[in-house]
Amino acid sequence: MASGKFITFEGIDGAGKSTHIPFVAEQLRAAGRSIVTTREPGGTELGEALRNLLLHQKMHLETEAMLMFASRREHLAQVIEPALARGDWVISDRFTDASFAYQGGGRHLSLDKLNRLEQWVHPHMQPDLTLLFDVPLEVARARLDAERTPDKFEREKADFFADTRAEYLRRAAEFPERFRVIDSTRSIAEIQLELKDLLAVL
Ligand SMILES: Nc1ncnc2c1ncn2[C@@H]1O[C@H](COP(=O)(O)OP(=O)(O)O)[C@@H](O)[C@H]1O
Ligand SMILES: Cc1cn([C@H]2C[C@H](O)[C@@H](COP(=O)(O)OP(=O)(O)O)O2)c(=O)[nH]c1=O
Repeated sequence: MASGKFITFEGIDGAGKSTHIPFVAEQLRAAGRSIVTTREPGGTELGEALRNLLLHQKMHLETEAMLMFASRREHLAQVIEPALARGDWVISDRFTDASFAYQGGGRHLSLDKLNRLEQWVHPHMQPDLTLLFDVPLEVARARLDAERTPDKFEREKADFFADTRAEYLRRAAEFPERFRVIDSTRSIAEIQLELKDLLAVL
């Protein structure tokens, strides 16, 4: 059976990950791959409705974590798994690592509870490649301030993002076979050169 690859983009808000998704998709299309780009929370009609609630509504931390995984369950069933089965490659702006980093690292939900949700929703699948765009908080904050009206997560304090970033880096060290940490303080052009090299060996 045909099987595509699943690539996820991660990083704290303002790290610059969304900037690079069109570039990576274009490189892979030029190499003859069929590409689906998507995002979390979201990626389906229901998921986008959940995203709207998640980004703007106050809620209990466990409700937030469960809705992230509910959105993900729908996303896997409707978008990710069918695309991979067709042989397409899927690029997702965030996936489960974001739940560990934000709800676990940032908000201190127990990693055990997150592991159990992960085991429930996707016990046997992990991304083939996770690109972690890493920047110090001040850099991310300056990029966001220059750009947009903050949502619920982007209004969080520095400590929240320090803990979120630390959990991302901890996971990158725990799963080195699929993570690549990109120093995102560099210029967009420099980062694209590194991405080209990374994609060439996929
Ligand atoms: N390497 C970079 N150098 C300078 N500015 C950047 C860089 N990467 C992204 N930006 C800018 O920073 C802002 C946030 O980038 P974005 O890709 O939306 O971040 P994220 O998806 O990680 O939240 C945007 O205005 C973008 O143009
Ligand atoms: C997927 C996911 C996202 N998030 C958060 C991270 C982001 O702050 C927010 C939305 O992500 P994102 O789409 O990256 O926001 P933006 O387009 O504004 O950069 O949701 C979680 O807290 N847990 C999750 O599991």
